[in-house]
Amino acid sequence: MAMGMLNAPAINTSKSTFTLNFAGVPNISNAHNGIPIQFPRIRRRKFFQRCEVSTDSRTEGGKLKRTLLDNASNFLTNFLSGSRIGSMPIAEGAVSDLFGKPLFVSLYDWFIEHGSVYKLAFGPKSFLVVSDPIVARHILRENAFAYDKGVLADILEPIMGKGLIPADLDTWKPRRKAIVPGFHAAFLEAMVKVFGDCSERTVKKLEAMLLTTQDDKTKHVEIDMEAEFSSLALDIIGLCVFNYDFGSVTRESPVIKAVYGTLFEAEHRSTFYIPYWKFPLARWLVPRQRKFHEDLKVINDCLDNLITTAKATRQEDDIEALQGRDYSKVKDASLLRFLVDMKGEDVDDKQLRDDLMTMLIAGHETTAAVLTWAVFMLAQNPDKLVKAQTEVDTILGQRKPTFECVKKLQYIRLIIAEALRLYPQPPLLIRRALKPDTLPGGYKGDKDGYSISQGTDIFISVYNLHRSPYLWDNPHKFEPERFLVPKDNKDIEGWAGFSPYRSQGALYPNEVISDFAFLPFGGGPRKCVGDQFALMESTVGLAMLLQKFDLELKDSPESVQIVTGATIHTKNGLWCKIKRREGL
Ligand code: HEM
Repeated sequence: MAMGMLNAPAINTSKSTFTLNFAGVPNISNAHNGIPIQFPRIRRRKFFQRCEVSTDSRTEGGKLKRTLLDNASNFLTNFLSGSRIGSMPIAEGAVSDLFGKPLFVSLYDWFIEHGSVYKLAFGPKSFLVVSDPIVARHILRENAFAYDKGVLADILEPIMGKGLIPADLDTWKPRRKAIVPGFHAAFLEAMVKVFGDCSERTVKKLEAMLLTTQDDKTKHVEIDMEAEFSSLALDIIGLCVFNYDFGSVTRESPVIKAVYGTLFEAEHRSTFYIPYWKFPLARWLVPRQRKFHEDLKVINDCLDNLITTAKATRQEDDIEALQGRDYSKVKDASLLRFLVDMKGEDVDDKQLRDDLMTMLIAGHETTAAVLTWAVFMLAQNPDKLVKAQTEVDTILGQRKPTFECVKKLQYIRLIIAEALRLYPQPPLLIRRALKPDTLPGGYKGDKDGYSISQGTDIFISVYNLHRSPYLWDNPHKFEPERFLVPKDNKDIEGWAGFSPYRSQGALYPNEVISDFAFLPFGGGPRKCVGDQFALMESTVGLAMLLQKFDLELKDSPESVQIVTGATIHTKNGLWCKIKRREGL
């Protein structure tokens, strides 16, 4: 995924328009090649889901084509799994497929072929793939403490330490208890103002670019929209979580570069099969590992400074008093302030730093991706765009959104939800069984369920759940209105169906409303702590963009391919124009 922006030279002569490039990546194979860019130009991709497979000519005369490597891999799988697989369907992945399209797309094909619980075997590696709401509910909520983050924790621990996402259960419990109250209503209300101020910076930047094309009609600018949203989300997370202004919408800095460098490395590690960075001297001998440790040091130093300053000005209070502060007046309303001031929470600096680092990473790319996908879908659906703009005009006019406005911007929130349904970030939730368990069989699965052993690695495919033909009508269609009507499937035993009436007043169609068919923020005790925050932030960002700009499809949607996460490109890398709305 590109972190890019204005690739200046012009091809488009249309008046006062930009071409939005949602990738900056002309094709898959050169995703890591340098394209000239101006801001913190570090290429990065989603670290959660980066395992790639390709579709390239897997079939020959309708039969699966396997290479020698595939056969060897499958032999190894059968040999190693022995009789333990029982009645569970097995999808034998072709190792030769490990490059190309994202893994979660292949997992979908195998879901349709093998059912909602199957075992994916790649040579000595095997994963259980779950695409069923009842089984997901069992793992995430009903028996949640029988699982930890497994592979994901291995990858993220060097970066996030014992932060909430990779944390083992003993570390996680007290930290979760301390952090959740920090996202209280008064905090969120104050943060809506920050979302508005930061989004305004992005809008002004786009307007300034537009002006340059007005003066010189031959001039054309390309914008990598995901990079813009990424800068916006980084600025927001910095200010809201630790009262630090990265200012990344308008400038670059060593800290910003280090953040992207770290994300890039996390992604690299999630796709590299041999954990060479664990070798004793790798840290000093391998240049990219040296750079990674330098980047980590830059961020850690920055966070340590912020923690030291916050602790030096500590004003201890109990939770109720902290939540009762007048957040519209306090100088520092950040989550760090809350965590430091919390009575009885004498948390050590290292743990605080891990918590902040986790939120910095967890709450940044995810938001940028959903905003990018939302704009991408709106450009392809002009009728929905008009509907969204009408809502924005009615509720906001030319004002910035308030907390109350966000509640009223129902259609914008549904657009965000629908973008998260079609393109969930992350598309897979990863778990490892801490003890033996028996999973429900799932739709069309074994009635007696499936016994799994300790150490079993599991992918809960959020992508499959969100696009399951058994759970949704027209699952691949962009239809924000779907969330307003109930949906049931009596064939799925134990699934309560989707009902918007189940949790009235919720900001988005959560896992209760959907009974675990819609899990953009996960579910159960390890559900995202920032779900409300993220939803409000995305709503404000999208509403303020639509307040000022129109989007126009430039290329046919058929030519758009998914590379990963929010990285999209057309054949020529360009697909949509943005222009200032008439009459503004
Ligand atoms: C659109 C934006 C976001 C999406 C789609 C998202 C998604 C998720 C998901 C799916 C999980 C559960 C992971 C699992 O069960 O393995 C999660 C966990 C988490 N998220 Fe988010 N997130 C977003 C924004 C944020 C923000 C803004 C923050 C913080 C300010 C945040 C902080 C966290 C933390 C700390 C966890 C770990 C919770 C725990 O294990 O107790 N996220 N997120």
